[in-house]
Amino acid sequence: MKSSQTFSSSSDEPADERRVRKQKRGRGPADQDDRDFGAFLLQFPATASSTPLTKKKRTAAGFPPDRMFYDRWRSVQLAKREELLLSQCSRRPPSVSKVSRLIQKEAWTGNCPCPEDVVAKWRPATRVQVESDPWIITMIQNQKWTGLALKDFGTKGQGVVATEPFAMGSVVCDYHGKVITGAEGRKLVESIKGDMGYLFFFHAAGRDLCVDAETFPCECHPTENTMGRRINHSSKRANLRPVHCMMNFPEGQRDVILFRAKRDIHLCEELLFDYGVKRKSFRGEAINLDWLDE
Ligand SMILES: C[S@@+](CC[C@H](N)C(=O)[O-])C[C@H]1O[C@@H](n2cnc3c(N)ncnc32)[C@H](O)[C@@H]1O
Repeated sequence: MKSSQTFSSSSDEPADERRVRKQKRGRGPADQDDRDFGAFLLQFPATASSTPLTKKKRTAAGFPPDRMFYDRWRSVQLAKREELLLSQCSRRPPSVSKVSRLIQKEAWTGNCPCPEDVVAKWRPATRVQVESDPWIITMIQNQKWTGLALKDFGTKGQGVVATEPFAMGSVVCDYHGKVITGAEGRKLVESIKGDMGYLFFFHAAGRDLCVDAETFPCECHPTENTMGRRINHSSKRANLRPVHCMMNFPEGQRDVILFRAKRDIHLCEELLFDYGVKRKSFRGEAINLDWLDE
């Protein structure tokens, strides 16, 4: 065993298993085990795609013939595999069948995560994760957000409904349009003739900005009926929260307004967010703005 070498202990092993193992064995030997297991991992990195270790290889490298390190190695790999699967589901929790499909695609021969466990481990992505998430970036680029449909709501005009449930924290879609300055946006407001307004004003890092979804279709998606601009207002029943992100596109950073689910959203529910505008600041007094109180 390569106990004369100094290695940092493995931080990859799931914390629960590590704690239980330490409790079982007492401090001294467990710390030594950690150092040895660190050496084991350096020799045999446990990645999602690494192939299982044979006993022959383990012993030839000077490690004990029993299964202890091998079992720990497998649990590190399992955690990495779960992480890999979850990284492909950052927008919202996957279904068990989706995880099963992803596992099949990987063609792992053993040490496969249990799809139900992966689904249970899903957590909403942090803002930093979202800002660099390749799946979310692709959906902003192609405007092919799934789980959404347009519906006619009579006097409200069109609106967006969920055709699949969204768990709290899921990324639902973006408010798509060209980002212009607040001053340019306010100028555009003056030119709006109809009842509907499609400008989203926001402040980010001291900048006064506006997403122009009034200019429709946008230059980048001339044939797409982009969804975000169709989401209606409610101050009392809002189920979406707009969040400003600096998305890391391949060509550089861009301001994006993303909608995240404020709570679990059910099938067929209308998506709504609080426009956060006062009657006075909206547009003139000629139009009926009672709906802003809804
Ligand atoms: C961003 S658009 C939303 C989509 C719009 N309903 C459509 O058909 O394209 C904003 C406009 O929708 C209408 N609207 C949004 N929420 C409403 C509500 N709760 N009640 C009535 N009208 C609403 C207002 O005319 C508002 O200016």
